[in-house]
Amino acid sequence: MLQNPASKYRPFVPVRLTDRTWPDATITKPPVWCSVDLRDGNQALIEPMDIERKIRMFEQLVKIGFKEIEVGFPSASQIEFDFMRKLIEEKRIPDDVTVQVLTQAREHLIRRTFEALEGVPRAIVHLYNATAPVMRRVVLGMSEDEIVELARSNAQLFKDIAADHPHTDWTFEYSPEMYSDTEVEFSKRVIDAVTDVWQPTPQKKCIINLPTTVEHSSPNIFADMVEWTHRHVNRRDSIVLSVHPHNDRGTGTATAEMALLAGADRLEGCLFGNGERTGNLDVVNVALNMYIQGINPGLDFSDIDGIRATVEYCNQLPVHPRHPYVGELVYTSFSGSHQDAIKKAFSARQEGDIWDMPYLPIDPKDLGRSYEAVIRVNSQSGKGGISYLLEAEFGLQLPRRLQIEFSQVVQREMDALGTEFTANHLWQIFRKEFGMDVAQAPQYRLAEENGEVTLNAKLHWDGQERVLEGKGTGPIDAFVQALSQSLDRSVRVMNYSEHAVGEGANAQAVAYVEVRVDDSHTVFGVGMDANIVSASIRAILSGVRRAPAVQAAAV
Ligand SMILES: CC(=O)SCCNC(=O)CCNC(=O)[C@H](O)C(C)(C)COP(=O)(O)OP(=O)(O)OC[C@H]1O[C@@H](n2cnc3c(N)ncnc32)[C@H](O)[C@@H]1OP(=O)(O)O
Ligand SMILES: CC(C)C(=O)C(=O)O
Repeated sequence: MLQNPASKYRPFVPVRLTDRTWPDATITKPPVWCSVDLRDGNQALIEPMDIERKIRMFEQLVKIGFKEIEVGFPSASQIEFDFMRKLIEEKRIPDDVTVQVLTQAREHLIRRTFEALEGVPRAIVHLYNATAPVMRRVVLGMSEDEIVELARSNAQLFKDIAADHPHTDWTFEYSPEMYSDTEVEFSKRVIDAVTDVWQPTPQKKCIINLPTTVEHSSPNIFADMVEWTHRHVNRRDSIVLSVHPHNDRGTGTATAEMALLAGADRLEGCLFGNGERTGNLDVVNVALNMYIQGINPGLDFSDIDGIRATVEYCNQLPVHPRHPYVGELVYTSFSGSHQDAIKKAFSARQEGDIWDMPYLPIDPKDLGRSYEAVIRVNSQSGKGGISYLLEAEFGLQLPRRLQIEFSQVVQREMDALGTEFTANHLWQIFRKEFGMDVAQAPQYRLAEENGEVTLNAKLHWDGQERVLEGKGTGPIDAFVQALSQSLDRSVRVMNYSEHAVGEGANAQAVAYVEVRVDDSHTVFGVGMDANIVSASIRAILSGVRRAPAVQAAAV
């Protein structure tokens, strides 16, 4: 890279707009959406879509709810032409959808475009020519006057050809290509020349589309340009002002949102931001940004994974795992403190509450994503995520101190393996750690007399069968007495809790006990059984068995 980039790159010259109003505006309603997946998106693919893929994409766009869809550039290739014909001849265009096609301002391409549209009930025909200084000078070799005349004469050609096809409801669209790099005064000159020809009215508007063909400036500068154009073009009340952002600086979404604040009525973009170079505006992103502000965007992304699958199939390009709203990982927290906050917020949340969830700007359920995927556990995770998964998947409500103790066990396994752990992994570790797979339910008998419980039990311990007897105020107390005597150790239960897991015939009790053996640290034991007393006895045995190892690890 250069030490002095200014020797090669120049800063963008901002518009002089001292009374801008857009910073105080807010977005209160959705724009007119236009998908350009089948045109700008398609022209940017390594392998452009075949007809079958184009149909799949078209049907997906209709299903999402787009009412304006740019379906191609019919003069560019036979496949583009044929696709347009297929939609028309097979009557595949729903009554509430208008197809749009693009053409350069060149006569033979325009004629071919209208030929492709023969018989269409409604269509937006989109004309463009470059207006930016570098394009005027280097590519087209035309003066400003010649560019204005190029736009004007081809706008006239549109009007003439359309007049010969009165059975179609035509809407005209014009784009000064590279508007983002064109002097605003010159863009106005060209736009006014075009609308002079088309003579749109408030009843029959034309579309003027302002592309950031390449993002040259920060979004606030583009917003100033849009507001300037919005305030200065002739016939504003007869124009649908559209923007077509690209994403070269990574600010396509901000550009679109600020353009809406600055007066734009319509947005062109692609699903998940496909398109030339760094892509077009990601319409899903903007629509869902509105949704989480409480605005219905009028586009339906309830099955966002299904939409992603279609888009990946048609474009033959993957969507990044961290892509906003749709990426595989965007509803997943690995960090322990994030997991802890999400777990607490889910527990505190009541049905019908306003969504107020730390680290989750949208309810994944609204997009057809599930809560199970919200939290995953790796070496960055803490007790929150681990206990969330055990509760969500296996119904365990671990006491807080047990959460801490068990997270240390998991952390040691993580450090050894270095991989992500699923809920099933955690469950296996949990069962092993607490000896839940060992068939250690003792056989026992209980008798009660004068408020005192006597427990007789048989137990396998360290390869021996032991016969136990103890008395106490209840079964747990009696078992602890019996065990203490048999092992010749002091066993005390410091804390006890239990709850049910599952329902009906499959219901199980799960007991958590915190025991102290002799003067060791307290240690947790867990037991599960259909019978509550058996679950408690299993839990005590689990804790006593774990005590030496836990004690050794603590030293
Ligand atoms: C920013 C955008 O995304 S705009 C949309 C771009 N989309 C596409 O390009 C779709 C795919 N494109 C194509 O299939 C082809 O480029 C076509 C069919 C449109 C044109 O093909 P060709 O006529 O072979 O031209 P090609 O693309 O190679 O070059 C462009 C030529 O058109 C000229 N040109 C471009 N726009 C205009 C215009 N409005 N008026 C006159 N000439 C123009 C260029 O100066 C260049 O001329 P040159 O060959 O004399 O130097
Ligand atoms: C033709 C226009 C709308 C375009 O695709 C662009 O400038 O990016």
